Amino acid sequence: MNAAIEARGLTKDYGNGRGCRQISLTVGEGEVFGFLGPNGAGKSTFVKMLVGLIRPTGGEAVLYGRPIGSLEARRHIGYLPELYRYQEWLSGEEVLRLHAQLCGWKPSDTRTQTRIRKLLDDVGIGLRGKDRVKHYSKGMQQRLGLACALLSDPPLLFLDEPSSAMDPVGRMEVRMLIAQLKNEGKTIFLNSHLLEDVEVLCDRVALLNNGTILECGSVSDVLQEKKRWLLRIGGFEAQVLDWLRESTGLLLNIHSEQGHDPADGSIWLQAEIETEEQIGWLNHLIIEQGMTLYEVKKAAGKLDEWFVGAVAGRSHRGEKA
Ligand SMILES: Nc1ncnc2c1ncn2[C@@H]1O[C@H](COP(=O)(O)OP(=O)(O)OP(=O)(O)O)[C@@H](O)[C@H]1O
Repeated sequence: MNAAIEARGLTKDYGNGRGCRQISLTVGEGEVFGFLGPNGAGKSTFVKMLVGLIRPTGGEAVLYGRPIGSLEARRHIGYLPELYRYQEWLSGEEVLRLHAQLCGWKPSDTRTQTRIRKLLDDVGIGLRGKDRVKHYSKGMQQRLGLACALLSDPPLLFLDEPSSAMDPVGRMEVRMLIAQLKNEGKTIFLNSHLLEDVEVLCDRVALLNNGTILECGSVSDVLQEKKRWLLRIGGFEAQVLDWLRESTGLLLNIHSEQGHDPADGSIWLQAEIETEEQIGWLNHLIIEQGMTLYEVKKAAGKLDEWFVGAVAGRSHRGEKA
């Protein structure tokens, strides 16, 4: 896979110790990459450096092999900023025409006009294209911002909180739009606090805190918990639970979310395991008691639990920027 984004030690020090420090990461073409972190972690700063809006104070980065900030790099990107603001005296169509001109297109060209109409429809404001931006709601302005980012059909999109101003329907629509763009092979760098969206859409995620990356990996890897296991057991009887707890000394519970499997009456047992030997011993006892062990797997956590755990763990250890 070729790299769309390559950053090596990218740093921005605003002079007050804040910003981003030594960020190195690579995003492959066609990847959807989630960039997460608490407020003020440095996510927007990192994106602004990549799109060429602010200069790094250290390190380097390339987009498709071209230095960030160069015209060649910028030609490959579409950008929806976190704080978007468009000319409120223009209509939505006129804003897009202005952006088309900035791309070097003729605004009167039929292809330009067709593209603009299609984009307004795609982002859900097709019927309001002739209204002035000052009459748009915040969510509609954000939709217009998405249309601006998509206008030149760039291979790489930076979307900074793309549905922060939208209602639940709008958020779902943006999620579907990103999924569609992913299917079209676009590379998407997504800053978002909507962890459910990130979990569904992203191939990999990085967690930023105090300007540095705490963790980075595939969504499935970061969600794979080391200690929590789930066992699907048939013929389970409630009184066996206490006996198993006493015999193993393990923390065992019927897993409430997975619950009972109505098809075969089996249950999911959740176990907190420290060593692989413990899971072997537990399996042995279950089978010895005449129960059926259908499945044993590590529990997958939720992205919000991982996020809170990683950030809280770091601050418990007193680590700061
Ligand atoms: N122009 C600036 N001058 C000085 N400090 C700044 C500037 N811009 C941002 N900062 C500081 O840098 C840090 C990172 O800000 P940034 O906007 O990148 O965070 P973020 O992760 O995008 O936050 P949020 O999730 O709230 O949007 C913050 O502490 C912020 O106050």
